[in-house]
Amino acid sequence: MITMKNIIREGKDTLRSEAKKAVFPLSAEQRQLAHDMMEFLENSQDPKIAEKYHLRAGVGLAAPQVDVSLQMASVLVPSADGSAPLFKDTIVNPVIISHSVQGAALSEGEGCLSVDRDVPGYVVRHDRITLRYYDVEGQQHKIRLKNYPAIVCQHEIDHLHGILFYDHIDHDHPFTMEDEDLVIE
Ligand SMILES: O=CN(O)CCNC(=O)c1cccc(Cl)c1Cl
Ligand code: NI
Repeated sequence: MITMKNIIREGKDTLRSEAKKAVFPLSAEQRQLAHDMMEFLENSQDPKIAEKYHLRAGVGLAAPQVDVSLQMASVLVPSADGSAPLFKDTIVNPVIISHSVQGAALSEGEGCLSVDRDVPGYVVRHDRITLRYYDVEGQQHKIRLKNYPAIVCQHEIDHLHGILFYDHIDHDHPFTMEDEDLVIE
């Protein structure tokens, strides 16, 4: 299983590199990694398991965060009321093919398992995206996401291009954003 010791932190090169595009069919170890990444997210969102294994909660995990330069990220965005997740899949070779002009940022800002510090500020992203990706079986998907799931997928896709969330924060005006941009609670 993946635990915090497997997650690389700022300063490791893989985190600031362009990840390699996946080639299908994925190898057995790449499919195993996809499983392990999703399992990490489930574990990290279970208070008992998270406490037992000292896991920081996450709603996404990108392969570069476990030092694998591959365009693959698992996303598990739970719903507020504990029903079906808002989004759950492992996205391979993801591309945002269109997006809203309107921006959005989480009111709480963002955090990252690869960043061992709080970096306050609005991370302004696209509020709505059309995302094309492949699942681990190689099936192509084209989906529209908005608000929280859209924000999380953009955070993960950034990891595949060596971008960290605080790269988007204007440190002179960390809580300033355009009037038409949305703040997501
Ligand atoms: O890349 C993934 N992580 O670093 C996992 C830890 N961060 C989060 O779960 C997280 C927290 C807040 C906002 C966003 Cl967008 C995300 Cl993604
Ligand atoms: Ni992250």
